[in-house]
Amino acid sequence: MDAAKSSAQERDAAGKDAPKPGDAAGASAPASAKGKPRLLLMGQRRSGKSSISSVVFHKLPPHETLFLESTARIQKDSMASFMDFQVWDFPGQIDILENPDFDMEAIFGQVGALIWVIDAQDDYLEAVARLNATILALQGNYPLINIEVFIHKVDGLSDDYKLDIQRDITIRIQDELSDHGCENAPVTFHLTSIYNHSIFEGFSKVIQKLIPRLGTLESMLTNLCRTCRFEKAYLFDVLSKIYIATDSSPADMASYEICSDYIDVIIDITEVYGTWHRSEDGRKKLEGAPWGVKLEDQVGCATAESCLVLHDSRKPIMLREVDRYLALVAIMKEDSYDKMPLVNMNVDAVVEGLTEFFNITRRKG
Ligand SMILES: Nc1nc2c(ncn2[C@@H]2O[C@H](COP(=O)(O)OP(=O)(O)OP(=O)(O)O)[C@@H](O)[C@H]2O)c(=O)[nH]1
Repeated sequence: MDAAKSSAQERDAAGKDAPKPGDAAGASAPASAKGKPRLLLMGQRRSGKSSISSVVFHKLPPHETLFLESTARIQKDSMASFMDFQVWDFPGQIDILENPDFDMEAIFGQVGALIWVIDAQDDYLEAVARLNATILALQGNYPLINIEVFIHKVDGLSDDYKLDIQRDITIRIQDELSDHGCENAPVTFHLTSIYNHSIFEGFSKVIQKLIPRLGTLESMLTNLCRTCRFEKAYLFDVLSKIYIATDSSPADMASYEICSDYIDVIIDITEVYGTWHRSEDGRKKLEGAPWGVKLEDQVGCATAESCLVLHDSRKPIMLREVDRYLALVAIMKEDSYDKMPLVNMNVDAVVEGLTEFFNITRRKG
């Protein structure tokens, strides 16, 4: 975890490509960014694009986004993560379709996903109209770009109202697209807010679509859950707390929140205490009954691992670092703590498999 945290700091210091003069017109990618999947954040002014990027990728507390200034030029962020990708934050006042100076190939040529942010607390008709025009313009040359619509700022809205808005926006977009003979555009909708985990959930879904052979990762986690009797397992990108994959059991926000908060706790503890040495007494106690096994043989790995039991549900949660960016976090069933050596063995095998998976997919990418 140390490595992960320090790389977060490095990324904050060095990863942010300072906007250069002419960015808004040329929008060319720096040479180092070539080949990295790109996420474009677009939408109306004040819809929340910079806030989303700052909260998810730079750990800005949500209430501090109140003081963010309006973006004047395209902000390009390179994320050093399990999959090196870029996030481009477009100023709301720029309409790329109306500005012939934009090099469309430079912007959309390598796009992984276009995230269109709509402020659900404001009148959204203009935002929807601009989105429709953008999708139609892209369909000709870039039909494969995933369009992810974040219906944003849904905090404070009732569940019924949220669903009404989502339905209304979906129908307006689908109707317009089918009027233009474009029924199968890859458009997906997410209800998001920076004030809860929904924004991380939304980004997780966006990133998952960019992972080649995601199904293999999911099967690994599903098998792990079956063999170790875990309730739920997530593979997290530690820095952003986006989950890369989960097992096939139904996802629920509560388990995601617990696992993601657990990562925060571990990172904070690691920051404060760093590595530490056990006292001889502590070691003897842990190696004595009922285990009777040397500590080295009880722990699953030499790097970061942690396990705690939730007080109210009495379910253990375990965390295991996979590499400097990724961690496996799982919620166990109440009785699975008794079988820790077996659990560790299976987790070891999965961590090995995951490492190999990413070695192969990175090489191919
Ligand atoms: N209630 C609520 N407010 C939000 C949310 N996300 C962003 N905001 C607020 O929306 C305002 C505008 O946010 P920005 O991130 O600056 O918007 P932007 O889309 O980057 O704006 P431009 O740079 O002008 O294009 C800020 O005051 C944020 O605090 C959210 O999820 N819920």
